[in-house]
Amino acid sequence: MSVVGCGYLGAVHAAAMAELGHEVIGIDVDERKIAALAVGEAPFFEPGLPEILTSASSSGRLTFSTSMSAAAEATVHFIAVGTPQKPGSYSADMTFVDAALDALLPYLKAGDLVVGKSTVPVGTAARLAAKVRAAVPGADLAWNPEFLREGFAVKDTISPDRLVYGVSDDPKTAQWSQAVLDEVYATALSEDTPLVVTDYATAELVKVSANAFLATKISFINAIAEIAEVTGANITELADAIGFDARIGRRFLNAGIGFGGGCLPKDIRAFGARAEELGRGESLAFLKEIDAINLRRRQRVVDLVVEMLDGQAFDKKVAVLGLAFKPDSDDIRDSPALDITVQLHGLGAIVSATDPEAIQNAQGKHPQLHFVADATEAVRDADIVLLLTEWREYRDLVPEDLADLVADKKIVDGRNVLDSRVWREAGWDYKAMGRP
Ligand SMILES: NC(=O)C1=CN([C@@H]2O[C@H](COP(=O)(O)OP(=O)(O)OC[C@H]3O[C@@H](n4cnc5c(N)ncnc54)[C@H](O)[C@@H]3O)[C@@H](O)[C@H]2O)C=CC1
Ligand SMILES: O=C(O)[C@H]1O[C@H](OP(=O)(O)OP(=O)(O)OC[C@H]2O[C@@H](n3ccc(=O)[nH]c3=O)[C@H](O)[C@@H]2O)[C@H](O)[C@@H](O)[C@@H]1O
Repeated sequence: MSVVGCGYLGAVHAAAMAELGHEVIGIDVDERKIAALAVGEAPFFEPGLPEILTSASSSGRLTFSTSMSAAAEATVHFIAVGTPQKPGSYSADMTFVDAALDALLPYLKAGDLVVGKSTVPVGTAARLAAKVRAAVPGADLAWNPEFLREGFAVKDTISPDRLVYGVSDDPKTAQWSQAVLDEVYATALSEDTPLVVTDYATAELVKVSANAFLATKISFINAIAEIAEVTGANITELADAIGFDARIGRRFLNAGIGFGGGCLPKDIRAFGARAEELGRGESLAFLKEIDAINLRRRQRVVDLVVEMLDGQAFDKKVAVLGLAFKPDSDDIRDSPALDITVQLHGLGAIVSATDPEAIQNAQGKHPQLHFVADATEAVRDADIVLLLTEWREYRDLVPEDLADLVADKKIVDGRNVLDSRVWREAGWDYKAMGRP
């Protein structure tokens, strides 16, 4: 099989498919990424990826190329290229998906199945399927959205919690597509892995609805956190209490600085934009509010920091722990942590920022910021410490160890992961999000 697009999704998918026993060729236009992957090196941080890259490469089942002609040998072709937010708009930028398919078409033959994995606006699969059928009679397309989480990408790919196939409305083609995909996932599917075989539109909508729901859950708890902040209530205890109701569930109810990353923010915007194109803008208008609540959390941290610094961030030394959009990832796309850091720098604060894995990416995007190697260096002489990404090593920080390094014992726990009692007892001015 071929995997076109070897970013956070495609590189993991390619390596995992080889790990499951398939012969895989990974293709990307980014020469640096392919050069790294070709020698078994992960081009980004993802736990478990280096191990499966090494084992798959040494088995000879996984190779990489920058040339689409390499796909000619394969019969199943995954499309895993990016669908970022279009500059100046809320819609998804589909130019990469279209370019990838156009480049692939000359190498397709009858009996090939193109499998879309990228997250796309509803209607895309039908449009691309028509292209495939017109160009190569006997070839077809399926849509197989991906639900992996960064940080758990390898596990989520090798043992998915469900699979969704969007297939042609021609019954014979649908049956054949399902059989092809069943074979692809034969070793990943356990007897109780739920499988939903459906039409294209449903498959596309399942993906964006799942992300919209997750974003809604996070913004819901963050909106309640705003109320907790003016009433003295405790959002963590509240989330625990409502989470005991199995209909609600505790997962994804962690209030803090909000969601970021290469998917949730752009996916809810693109979903809303697509609804507007379909004349149903009002149906998803609430997603604008979800976005607005989310972005307010970043502003809330900036305001809180200024308040704790007696109304003035200018010339104050701010230590930032965490830049990635979540722990166990080096991804800084739409990272709330990085956004807050940039805003504080803009207010004239002297920021020392660190992250176990994301410094290089953050430096590439914001060279104006000052980066240091670790938490000890970041907090030295700090007037305030901000915990913005809940990496294990920051969750485990001991207040007494930091006390001698900082200029002032002030800390903002942007992810509600520290024990407030322990920090306050150690003499710190501890503030969190939605907790007294
Ligand atoms: N990152 C994630 O955790 C998940 C991502 N997705 C979706 O998967 C898609 C890809 O996302 P990421 O991997 O995060 O993006 P990414 O930006 O990390 O990777 C995209 C890759 O596609 C390559 N590319 C662009 N045009 C190409 C072309 N014409 N031919 C070959 N390669 C090309 C780029 O060079 C890049 O390496 C998006 O639609 C995203 O929404 C879905 C589920 C999980
Ligand atoms: O489409 C995608 O790309 C993926 O998007 C998310 O995965 P991911 O972006 O890797 O990260 P999440 O674990 O969902 O976290 C997203 C953001 O929400 C934040 N978050 C998460 C949970 C929570 O309770 N509170 C909270 O603020 C995280 O810190 C992070 O910034 C989805 O969880 C995946 O199922 C999906 O496949």
